[in-house]
Amino acid sequence: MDLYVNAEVSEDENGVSQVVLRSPRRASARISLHGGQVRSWKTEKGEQLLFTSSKANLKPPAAVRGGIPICFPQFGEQVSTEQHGFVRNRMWVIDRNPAPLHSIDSSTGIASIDLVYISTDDDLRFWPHRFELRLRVILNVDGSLTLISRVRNVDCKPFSFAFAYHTYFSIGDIRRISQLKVHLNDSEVRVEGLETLDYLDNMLHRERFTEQEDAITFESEVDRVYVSTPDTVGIVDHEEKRTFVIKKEGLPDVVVWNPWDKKSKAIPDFGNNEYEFMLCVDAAAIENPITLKPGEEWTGRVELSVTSSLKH
Ligand SMILES: O=P(O)(O)OC[C@H]1O[C@@H](O)[C@H](O)[C@@H](O)[C@@H]1O
Repeated sequence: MDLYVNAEVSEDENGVSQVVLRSPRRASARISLHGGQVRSWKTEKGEQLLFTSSKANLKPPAAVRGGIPICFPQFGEQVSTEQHGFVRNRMWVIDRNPAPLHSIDSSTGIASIDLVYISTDDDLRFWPHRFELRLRVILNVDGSLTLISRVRNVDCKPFSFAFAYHTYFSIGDIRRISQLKVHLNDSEVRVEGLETLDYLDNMLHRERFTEQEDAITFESEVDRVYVSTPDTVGIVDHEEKRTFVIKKEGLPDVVVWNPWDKKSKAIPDFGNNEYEFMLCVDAAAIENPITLKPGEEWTGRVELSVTSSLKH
């Protein structure tokens, strides 16, 4: 399809359109119109960087367990009846006339696609506001992935919302203990950049705490919203010898989630031991909802990249 440079549109096994982006060096990303969800992101060597559960239900309308579901207009279950909002369960369309962020550029070799979800009358039952939600996914020449979301208020009254890129990173083995033994029980997977910050603990009705550790490591269930975070956060994975770098704009919060063993068993579309190989770290806006007046637009951007690191 020549409308999209370095992008191919096809159908998945359930007849849902999907877009595959390829960089000149053969990194790739696959985006489904079901939920506007990035389903896969691979390096030029074909390594998968995002986790998808082997038990994921790929049939619409259920949200798929893995990749990068978009949480909007809520995170959690405060407003509508659908946890994390309803757009992750809806069918999006390709936006053929995207507003000029700057369009697909064949000369630089980047590949991109624009999707849009326009709220329907039926959606007013879940959230009584009319909106347009646009998503641009860019696969850059170096294989990094940029996601730019724009929410426009097309209603006649203001509304407020939360937003998250619910990103399931693929991880080597979260249970493995570091041989470095800087601290007792130091796991090989660490999240850096959130030290000394406040977080809301989802396991304790969003009670507020202050992070005391030098870096976040894992030895049990974690479900937290770190607030007012820096624009760059890292996930160091010694087992896989790689570091994910998350750079964000317009998204002050970061969710860190791993269900660990007990909770995993209670999630139907998730394998009992799959928690060992995933970690959700979401660029998000949750603590202070974003308010838009009629006609206003908000933009939230995240860039995901991966670098190799030496094994200790
Ligand atoms: O099962 P869902 O709706 O995709 O949610 C999974 C998890 O998503 C996380 O981001 C939340 O912090 C958790 O509380 C939640 O359990």
